[in-house]
Amino acid sequence: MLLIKGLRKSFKTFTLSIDELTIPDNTYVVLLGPSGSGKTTLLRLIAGLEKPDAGSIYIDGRDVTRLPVWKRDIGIVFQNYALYPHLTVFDNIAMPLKNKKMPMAEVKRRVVKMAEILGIADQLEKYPHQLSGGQQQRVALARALVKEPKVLLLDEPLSNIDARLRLEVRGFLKDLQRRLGTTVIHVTHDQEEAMAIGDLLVVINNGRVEEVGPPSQLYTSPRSLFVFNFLGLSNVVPAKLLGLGGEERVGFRPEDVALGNGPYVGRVARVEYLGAYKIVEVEYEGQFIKARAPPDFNIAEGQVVRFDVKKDKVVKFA
Ligand SMILES: Nc1ncnc2c1ncn2[C@@H]1O[C@H](COP(=O)(O)OP(=O)(O)OP(=O)(O)O)[C@@H](O)[C@H]1O
Repeated sequence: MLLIKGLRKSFKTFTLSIDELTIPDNTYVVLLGPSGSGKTTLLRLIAGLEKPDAGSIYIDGRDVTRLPVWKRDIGIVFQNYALYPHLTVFDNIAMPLKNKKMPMAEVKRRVVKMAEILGIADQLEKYPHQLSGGQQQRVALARALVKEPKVLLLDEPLSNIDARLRLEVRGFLKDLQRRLGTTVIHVTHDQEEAMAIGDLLVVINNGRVEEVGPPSQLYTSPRSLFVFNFLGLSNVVPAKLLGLGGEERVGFRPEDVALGNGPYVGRVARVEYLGAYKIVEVEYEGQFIKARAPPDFNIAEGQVVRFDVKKDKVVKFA
């Protein structure tokens, strides 16, 4: 439903270059990548806030490349929410509809309905500064969704919310997407957030799409070494180190390393206690291998330890 073809955008020292990217209907998509990789630039190009040097963007088969923001059937929520401070919550949400010269009765009906969905129907008379951060975010979401756009763009929507609330808002965003059936494109550099919320992850690296896939696929069997390293803790060693043939490198996750038994013997270099589990770093043949162990696993730095690696979980990289 969203198709990007041959898209190019250059700044002085950076080029975004997307050969082809297809985003299906009714999907929660997360654009994930390190700081400066081009996520926000891609979002701004989709929104029409930035003009591409080349390429096209289609929404539902319609070429929107040269359309202004307000004609693209897109809702946007910026990181800072960008609410109008001198307008009430009602008027903030109503703004996109008033711009369309919609009759007032219809505006009212739609604003109230959207405010109810977002749980802010009792806040409509207030001004933005009278709201909490989470409430302001809901107003920004309501304003973006009131026109019932085909695509909702969210730029780091959870970054201004404290860690404890974040989990709740994450679930809320996902439920909202399911309920409205909108395609959401959510930008973040947080891999845990991306995996938790995304149906589909688009990993961006240095201005290019590195890999696209559902979280479980990209976590367990990515094609890209960059993606393997970016999504969670990882071990990457020469295949020979594990006695496997070939010149390639292999990757495996700490949870696929079993401590206590096995053909390899190493020395514990470091133990990190993380509450729910321990991460144990074992030095083996000059490499440091991370293993995940139960929190009460009895092990100390300097100790010699046997270990094994689940070979069926190993991913090969050229
Ligand atoms: N208007 C601009 N003029 C010049 N350079 C720009 C402009 N906008 C972005 N850039 C550069 O493009 C690169 C990508 O920036 P972008 O904001 O898209 O990255 P990002 O992946 O969203 O990063 P972050 O996670 O830090 O927000 C950066 O090197 C940035 O400095």
